[in-house]
Amino acid sequence: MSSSLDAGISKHQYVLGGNGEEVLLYMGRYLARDRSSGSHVSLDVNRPHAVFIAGKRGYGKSYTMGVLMEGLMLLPDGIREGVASVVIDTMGIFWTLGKSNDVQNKMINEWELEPKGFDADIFVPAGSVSSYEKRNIDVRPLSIPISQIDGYEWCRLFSIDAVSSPGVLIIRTIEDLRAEGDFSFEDIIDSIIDDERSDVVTKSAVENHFRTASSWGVFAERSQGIEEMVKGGSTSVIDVSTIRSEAVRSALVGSIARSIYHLRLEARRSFERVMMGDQDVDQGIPMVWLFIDEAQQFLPSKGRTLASDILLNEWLKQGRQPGLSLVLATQRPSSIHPDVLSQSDIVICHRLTSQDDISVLESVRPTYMKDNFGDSIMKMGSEKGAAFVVDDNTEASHIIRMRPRLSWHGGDDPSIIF
Ligand SMILES: Nc1ncnc2c1ncn2[C@@H]1O[C@H](COP(=O)(O)OP(=O)(O)OP(=O)(O)O)[C@@H](O)[C@H]1O
Repeated sequence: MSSSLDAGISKHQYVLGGNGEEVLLYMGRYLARDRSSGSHVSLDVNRPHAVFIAGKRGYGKSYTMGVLMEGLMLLPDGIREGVASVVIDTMGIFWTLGKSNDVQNKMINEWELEPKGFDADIFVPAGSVSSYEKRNIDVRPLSIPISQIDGYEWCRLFSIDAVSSPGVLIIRTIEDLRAEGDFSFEDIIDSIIDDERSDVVTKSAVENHFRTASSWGVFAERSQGIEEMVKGGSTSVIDVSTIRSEAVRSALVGSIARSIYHLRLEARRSFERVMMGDQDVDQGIPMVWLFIDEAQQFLPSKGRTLASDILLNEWLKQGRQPGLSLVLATQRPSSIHPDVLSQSDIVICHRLTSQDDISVLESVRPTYMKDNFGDSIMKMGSEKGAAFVVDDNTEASHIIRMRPRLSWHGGDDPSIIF
């Protein structure tokens, strides 16, 4: 058995998500009814998982995500390198992973742990790099190739009807250019100007849309950053908080998720070749854990975004085979796509009080859960960091006190009095 954090873990520990081949990520301790701490609890991360984290504002969702990210970086040497974490940071709060959590030092010591900072690479849209550098935050540029977005997707990004005159021009132009390979915004604008079937007003409107798109700093002729962000043993934080448009954020997340999925399919094929004895094969990228906070932005309960198909169909439903794990967090379970709840094998539920949210969880309550969600959440109480966890692998549910974070938590509410 390989343990991710030996301090505090002894014989009395319980393993969630396991199937006997244990690579353990330390989560915390059982929380008894009298509020005392019981056995230590770890998550077996040897195989991929789909983890859903819910909870109302301020009760520990993003903190718990941070605990899972740290846990992967704390895996023992030789195992850690088999996993890469990619974090979609919608609030710009995870760049603090690099700094040790000195403010919660006392609590961390009570858990017989030590504050610690981790190496995390921060990626931002190439067009926003200078604004981070001005604040002394070290970041790397990220760009999505323009050619990865098809004509229909550009129409959705611009909120243009695909059968309107501008929509028809966009789809014709983009599909012609995509047939030839990579291209720039200048190439698109040249093609629009040269188009012989559209009128001047339509051409000018479409040209303006693409000029605006080039100012977002998200799309470029060639991809930048994607391959660097999935390195064994590393965590890459993709700060999308500077992108105001949810449609553009979704396009970026969808593109990253698609690229990683295809790279993992290749890696999976290489792995099979190695298992068959072929030694000269490039093993490709490691298994990937993708973390998405405020996940309802990308996987809403109604409608689709430019990220929803790839996340639902390839990552959530088929991710185990190519070795892809997904961690999705939301304040509002009732706002997220119902497949997220039904397809997650680990549900971590912090405090919730909205009846709509509790009812949605209740609608997918597994038969092995004795109490309903509402009663279980009541029993858990209002302690920050307490969570009700349902594990479909061991078919059991538990109340857990998540361990404190070792690295600085960037999501704390600002207060007037320090
Ligand atoms: N396991 C824990 N141990 C100790 N303190 C915790 C724990 N989890 C959360 N907290 C405390 O609760 C605060 C709020 O947690 P967090 O920022 O994760 O809330 P959230 O649910 O993500 O809220 P939001 O929806 O506003 O992002 C943290 O800043 C931290 O002080």
